[in-house]
Amino acid sequence: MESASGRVQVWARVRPPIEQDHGPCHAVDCIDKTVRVRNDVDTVERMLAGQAETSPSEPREFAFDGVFGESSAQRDVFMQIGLPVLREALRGINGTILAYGQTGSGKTHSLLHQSAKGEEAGLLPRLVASLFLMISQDVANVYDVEAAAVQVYNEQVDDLLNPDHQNGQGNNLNVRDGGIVTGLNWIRCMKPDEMLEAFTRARANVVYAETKMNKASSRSHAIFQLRISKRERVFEAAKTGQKVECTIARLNVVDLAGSERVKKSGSEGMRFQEATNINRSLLAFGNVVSALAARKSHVPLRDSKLTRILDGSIGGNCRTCLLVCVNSAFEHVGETLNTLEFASRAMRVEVDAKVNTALVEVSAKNLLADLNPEAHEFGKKVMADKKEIEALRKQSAEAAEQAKKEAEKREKAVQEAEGHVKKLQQAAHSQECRPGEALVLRWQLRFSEDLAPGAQLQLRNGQAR
Ligand SMILES: Nc1ncnc2c1ncn2[C@@H]1O[C@H](COP(=O)(O)OP(=O)(O)OP(=O)(O)O)[C@@H](O)[C@H]1O
Repeated sequence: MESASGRVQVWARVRPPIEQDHGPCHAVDCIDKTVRVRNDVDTVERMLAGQAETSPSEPREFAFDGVFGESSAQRDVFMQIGLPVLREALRGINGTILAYGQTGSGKTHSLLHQSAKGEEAGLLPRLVASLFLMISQDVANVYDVEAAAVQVYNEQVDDLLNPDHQNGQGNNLNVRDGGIVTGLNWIRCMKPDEMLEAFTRARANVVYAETKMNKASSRSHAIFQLRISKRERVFEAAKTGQKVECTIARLNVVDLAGSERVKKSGSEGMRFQEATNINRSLLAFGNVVSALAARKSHVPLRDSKLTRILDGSIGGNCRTCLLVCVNSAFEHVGETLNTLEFASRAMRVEVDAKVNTALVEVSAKNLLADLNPEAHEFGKKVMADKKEIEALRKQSAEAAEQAKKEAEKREKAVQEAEGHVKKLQQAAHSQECRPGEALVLRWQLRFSEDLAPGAQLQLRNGQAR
């Protein structure tokens, strides 16, 4: 069974300064795949607290699989993180992409941003568009794609795609082992627009609110899920009733709510309760990552709804990518260091993701769908192309063999001619050779030049001697 093994892959992204930022920025620098955090703020605080030390603290450095600086483009994030995970999902390997970081650090922007300007689109819309593009180019296989979306809000799991979500339907769902949410609506999508529309609808149901740290702060963890199954297209009616193998992958894009210090975010009342629940579930998530990184026998997955949903999606049989987002402002250095330390720990979580397969029966209905005229024409063309390529490959192998034989023949003739030339040369220059004979031999030698490349050179060398 094929697999993708290794460890959780981690990237860091530094958010550029925005209008709402106060105080000086650029406490964070990106050098190659390393994030360097200047920690002078600590020194200032120590000085103000009356401590004698005045020398600045050493900057801290963290190395990751990749780093996106302040001027990085949304496209780079997708190409490095989203695309490889998508490619693996099309092979049947589960994938999870999580964004983690302090409130206002750019998680939602990186993952979910939708914009009329294509270049500003976040990872999820790009992933959806690429998925359907890849599917449309693969005529030999049939795909089944479904979408679902949930949020964990105040320790409650809500179906964001329930048609009656606004009236409380599909709220407070149960989570079974393996992160399966019972009663969740899965929407079958045939086109990118259908899936984009579904995710836009889901996003509209996520709870956002303004805090001092972020004008539209996610007050819940949002999880967008895709189920992708793939099997070979059937071209012959004879296959009806047979079982064919299909691959099945689950792909999660997780926009975690940001950790926040309520003193800074100014959260009160409802917002305070949300912040407390966010911090508590992030702590549970951190504990799960630490236990997995330390390969502990007990992993506390049941400590929160978030970790229950992520059961099976962090390491193990799931290619897991973590994008940690940080704010470059000096005033947030403490949170930035916490985030980067967490990210370093996550890099120790092992991944051993397998290709997930199942057997499906080719029913008459499947066959009808597979044989729709357009697909059938494509299929026939693919088969014809395959045969033509095979014939061309055979022809070119035969031609190469023939050319090799010809070259060997020529090489042999040249060697014989050169041997002949050498003999004539030796005789022509021989001391015993009489003047008349030498003239004849030289004449023959010149005649042989046409046969053997190099003979002229040898002759000249001979004459010079
Ligand atoms: N790379 C970026 N380039 C430009 N603006 C950005 C970038 N990243 C984030 N922003 C802006 O910063 C603000 C906060 O970003 P965002 O809402 O994505 O943060 P967040 O981490 O999801 O916060 P929260 O946890 O509170 O939901 C938004 O106004 C967003 O447009």
